[in-house]
Amino acid sequence: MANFYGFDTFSRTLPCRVDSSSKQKLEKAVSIRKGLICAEGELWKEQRRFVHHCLREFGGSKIGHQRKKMESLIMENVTNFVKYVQDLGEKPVLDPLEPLRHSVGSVMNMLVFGKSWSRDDKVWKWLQHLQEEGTQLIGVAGALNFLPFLRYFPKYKKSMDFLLDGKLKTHKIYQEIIDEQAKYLKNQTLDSLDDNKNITNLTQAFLMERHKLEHNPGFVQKFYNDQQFYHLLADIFGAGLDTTLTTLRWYLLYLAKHTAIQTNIRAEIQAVLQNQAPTMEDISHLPLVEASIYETQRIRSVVPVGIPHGAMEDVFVDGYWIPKGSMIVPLQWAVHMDESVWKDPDVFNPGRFINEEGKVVRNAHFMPYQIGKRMCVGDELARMILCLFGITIIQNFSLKLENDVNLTGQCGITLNPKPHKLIFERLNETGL
Ligand code: HEM
Repeated sequence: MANFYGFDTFSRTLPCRVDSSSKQKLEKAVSIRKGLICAEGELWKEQRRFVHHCLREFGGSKIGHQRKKMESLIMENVTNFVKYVQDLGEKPVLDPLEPLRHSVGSVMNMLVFGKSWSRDDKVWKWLQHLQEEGTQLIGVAGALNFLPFLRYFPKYKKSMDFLLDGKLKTHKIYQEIIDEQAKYLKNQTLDSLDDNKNITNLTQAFLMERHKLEHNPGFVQKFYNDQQFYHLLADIFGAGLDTTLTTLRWYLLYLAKHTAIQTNIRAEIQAVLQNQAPTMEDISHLPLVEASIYETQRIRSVVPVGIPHGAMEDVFVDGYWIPKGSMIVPLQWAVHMDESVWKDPDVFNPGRFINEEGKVVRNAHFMPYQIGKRMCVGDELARMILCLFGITIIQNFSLKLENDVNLTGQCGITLNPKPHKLIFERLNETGL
């Protein structure tokens, strides 16, 4: 079963698409097979290479000399989060959703658009609203993949209209950002741009790639056109923000519920870092931190029904025949809660990811980013955000529940905690 997800004969099967029967309808669909998440074939290959290269250049991958730069960007934003909460008092009670979304979102904004907005900025508020509603609605609208006729029902029509209208408005905003970045690049000397040193975000990188490919207009038209640009920006921003934000919310919630585990994690951090800010080099010395993040990702799969794939040809897997054209839904929830693999799967137990020598161990049944060639391209960036945000918050606050919270969550394309409040009790320098 584990191999199932990694078969090369599977490719994306229009997860956000409504109906492929007519070109006109396809143009109106939410993703029109552009961007990266819903792209296929040559477009996917080229754009995956491009995004992978960008993430490495910007410090969001395991290798590369820019890792420190990305760490600083993340630390700057988690520090802002800490300051925001501290300014609310000694022991504020709040739902961390909004301030966390602003801080994690600012990391993604810098990476994708090369700019971040103030908390109250209208454009930023609107992009967040669209993101929040969109991820809930796209889960609802997902049923249209299976039953296209549903789009005539008012509930589904309303969802699709919201998503399509939101898409057009967002593209207008993106175009303004693209124009700003193009203007910035025009003012740079070619020397400073030649080695890509001054390219700091995806928008600039896409513009530069287009510029370098000027001699090959066919290639630009195919892989670097305006529609592809908009959809790629939306994919990286959307896929990067919602998943990491939701994982962090679950993490804080589980720690607030399991205060003894929280205390142990804080003790580990204090022993290794004293009061220093964390770096990614410290993570190998913080097994309980890493294991507790993994356990959160296991017990609350943020993409519980996975991202669907499709069989490009007839194939047998473990004796099951899967005909060409089938939609494959990789149920992460089932894999992560399988009793034959995970003892007491409903119990939050980071220790299951730590072996007898105290080292972190993962098994093949743990797959928050799925596996195979379409596996999440941002897994390392996500790990950096989760670790640096998680550690810094635990260093600064003791987390408690205001009231007991039901941990079942609510499901759109991601599984989110229900609205809840946490008590953020400020800690002094010794972590007490
Ligand atoms: C905890 C955080 C995250 C989780 C749990 C997560 C999970 C996933 C999953 C399950 C997939 C589907 C893989 C497949 O189809 O086989 C995926 C794909 C993807 N993720 Fe993530 N992701 C996270 C963070 C990020 C970040 C930070 C980025 C930003 C760079 C990102 C960008 C993408 C993209 C672009 C794809 C599509 C890849 C492709 O089709 O080639 N993700 N992610």
